[in-house]
Order: sequence, then structure tokens, then C-alpha cells
Amino acid sequence: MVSVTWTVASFSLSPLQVSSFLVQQMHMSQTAMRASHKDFETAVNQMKLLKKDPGNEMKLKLYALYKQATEGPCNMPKPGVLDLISKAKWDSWNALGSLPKETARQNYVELVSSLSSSESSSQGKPGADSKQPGYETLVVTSEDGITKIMLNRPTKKNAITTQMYQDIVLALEAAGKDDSTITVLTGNGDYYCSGNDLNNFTDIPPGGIEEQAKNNAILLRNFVGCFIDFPKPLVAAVNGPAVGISVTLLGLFDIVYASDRATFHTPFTHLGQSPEGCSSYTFPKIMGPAKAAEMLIFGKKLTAREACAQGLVTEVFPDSTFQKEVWTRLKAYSKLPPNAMRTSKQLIRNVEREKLHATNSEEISALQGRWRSEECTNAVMNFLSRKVKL
Ligand SMILES: CCCCC/C=C/CC(=O)SCCNC(=O)CCNC(=O)[C@H](O)C(C)(C)COP(=O)(O)OP(=O)(O)OC[C@H]1O[C@@H](n2cnc3c(N)ncnc32)[C@H](O)[C@@H]1OP(=O)(O)O
Repeated sequence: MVSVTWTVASFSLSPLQVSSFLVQQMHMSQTAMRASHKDFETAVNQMKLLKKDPGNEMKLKLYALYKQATEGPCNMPKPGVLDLISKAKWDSWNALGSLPKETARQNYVELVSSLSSSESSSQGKPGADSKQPGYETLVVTSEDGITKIMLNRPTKKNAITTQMYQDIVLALEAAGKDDSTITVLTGNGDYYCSGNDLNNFTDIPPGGIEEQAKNNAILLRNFVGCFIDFPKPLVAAVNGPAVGISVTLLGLFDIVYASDRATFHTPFTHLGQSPEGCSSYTFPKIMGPAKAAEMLIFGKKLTAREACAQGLVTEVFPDSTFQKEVWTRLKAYSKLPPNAMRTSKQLIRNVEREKLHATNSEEISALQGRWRSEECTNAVMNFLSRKVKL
């Protein structure tokens, strides 16, 4: 990563320089659109060179994206229930709905690129899969049948850095396979999480903003995908205010317990951005479209009790007894038969799994455009130059 100068340097840019910077961004984004046909062909060839089998679920995703990219929305008659393989392929393609060909091409390219880079990063590292990572900004503990993943950047209100996104993915993957029965995400300090660390936008790689948007898209797709596919009961213990992506993800948790000090805030429009974490689908479903719009479009902040009344939060506890009450409750739940819990969770989530993955892809495509926009650039600069708080 080249350490960035644009946010700092741009404070002293003239309006002309700023507009030429933005024109350059627009030009780069058009170039990326034109390049994507070629990128797609390269990715199709790259797929054939993968050494590891990516697994059936991933193959179905790739199949669906390939068909959508080359033929558009699913136009085949639905196969019979006994033709299991054709039906799984059809379901996967059909779940992409009217996703534009261009977006499907782009998603296919990114998915293949993430598969190839994870393959090359694990090459030459014997035992890399089994090694337990040490996390810099997470504390992961396993006790009484509960794996607790605690965000641990209290002085930065647990804002999520790019490293943290990756670490949370690793921690969730490990928790999904360990012998605990329940997994809990919580925060250390007075905040649950203040969302995406806005400094993530200042790490510009050598390929510029275009490459940064692509990298962020890959990271975010994988990150949200892990929550969609998490196999065990997943609980959020929201110990304090929650902002941005830490709020939207709550729609993918099975239980959300909140302290009465917690608030729920998604200031996407203020940041020139748009919803993620599948909230454009889960929030209207949970609280109805009118309430969801007030949060996701206008950035209305909810108290814990309001969020509970809207169905986003399961139960609110007084802050003074939050930790004691939540952990006592969870310890009791963790003794329930684990396989029955997993089966019930999967039955609940499987109904809409493909829809959630398709929503994740569409939200990320929209965000890639937002990240390149003047509205987003200005909002991030304003926060980082201490002009605004959200
Ligand atoms: C890989 C890309 C994926 C992208 C996924 C997209 C996600 C979308 C979102 O999550 S949008 C939400 C982004 N979050 C915000 O906009 C919140 C910004 N923060 C604030 O508005 C405030 O800091 C606050 C309201 C959360 C807390 O205010 P308070 O006055 O109580 O505390 P401070 O502002 O003094 O914060 C203490 C220090 O923490 C730093 N900090 C807090 N949040 C963030 C953040 N999100 N990004 C970066 N830094 C953050 C803050 O700057 C202070 O740092 P300092 O002590 O060095 O000054």
C-alpha cells in the first residue's frame, strides 16, 4: 500500500485541482466499465487454473454469475425437483433476478480474483489453514460453550479497519468450526462499534481509487458473506452505541441484546454512501419499508428501546446489569443441544440465503459507485479534517 496523501494533500487543493481530481476519478471508473469484458474473459480462464476445488456453494455462485453475465436473467424452465443438480444451478441463477449483466460480470471477476489471491497466499505456507491467528484488535475467547469475539479498539470506538474486517472473517470461520455452540460479537469500552474506520479510504494502493474500490468490494463481499453463511446461532451483545455497518449487520444475527445506553445509527446519506450488510433487504423486512427508509435514507438514530420496538433488537437490558444478565442467559442457552440449534438456525436462514447473497452483491456494486463520488469524498474528508461528527 502506498501511504496516502490525497486526503491530506487535497485540503490545500484549489477548486480547479479538486474538479480535475474528480474528473480523473470519473474517467477511471468509465475505463473500468470498458475493461470489464476483458477482465471477465481473463477471470474465466483464471478459474480453470485454480488448483483447489472451491466447493459446491462457491461453484454455484460462480455458475450463476457466469450465466447472468453472458445470458442475462434466468430464462430456462425450472427443472423438476428430482433433478437435484440442475435445480440447484437454476435456483442459484434465478436468485440473481434482474441483476444487470455488467454487475454480474464485475462480481464474477472479483470472486475469481479473491479465490486466486487466497490460493496464492496460502501456497508455500504449510499448515497455514490450521494455524490460529493472533488478532491485533479483536479478543477472541471460548468458554462455557460460547465463543466471544470482542472488537477491541476502544479508543477509536471500535471502528473497523481493513485488517479488522479480515480478522473478523477469520475469527468467524474458526468459531463456525470450533466446539462452542453459540458465537457472540460484542465491543470493548463505551461503544459497540462506530462502523467502518473512515481512514480505510485514505490507504490508496498503486492502482489508485479504482483499485481501492475493487479491493474494498472484495473485502466487504467476503465479510458480509461470512455473516450470511454463519452456521451456528449468532448473537450480538450491543454494549453501547452502534454506527453504520455494525448496525446493518444486525439483520443477519439470530439474537440482538442491547444495553439501554445503545443507539443505532446508519448515516449513509450523510457520508455520500448507501446501505450495506444486506440491510436494504433485511431492514424493510424487519421493520417495514417506512421505518427502514427513515433509518437507511435519512439516517434517523434509534434508541435501544425504539430499535426493540421495531424488531431489530431482541431485548433491552439496563446498562448496569447488561453484562451479568446477558451472559447468564447465554450460558443457559449454550447448554441446549447444539445440533438442534444449528438445524433450526439453518432452516430459518436457508429460505433466503441466495437472496441475501444477491442483495450483498447489489449493495456492493452501488457502493463502488458511491465510493468514487464527490459526495463521499467530501464527507470523508470533512470527518477526517475534524469538521463534522455524525
Ligand atoms: C472496506 C470498506 C468497507 C466499507 C463498509 C461501509 C460501511 C459504512 C459505515 O460503517 S458508515 C459509518 C462510518 N462511521 C462513522 O461515520 C462514525 C464516525 N465517527 C463519529 O462520528 C464519532 O467519532 C462518534 C459519534 C462515533 C463518536 O464521537 P465521540 O465524540 O464520542 O468520540 P470521538 O469522535 O472523539 O472518537 C474517538 C476517536 O475515535 C475516532 N473514530 C471514531 N469513529 C471512527 C470511524 N468510524 N472512523 C475513523 N475514526 C473514528 C475519532 O476520530 C477519534 O479519534 P482521535 O482520538 O484520534 O481524534
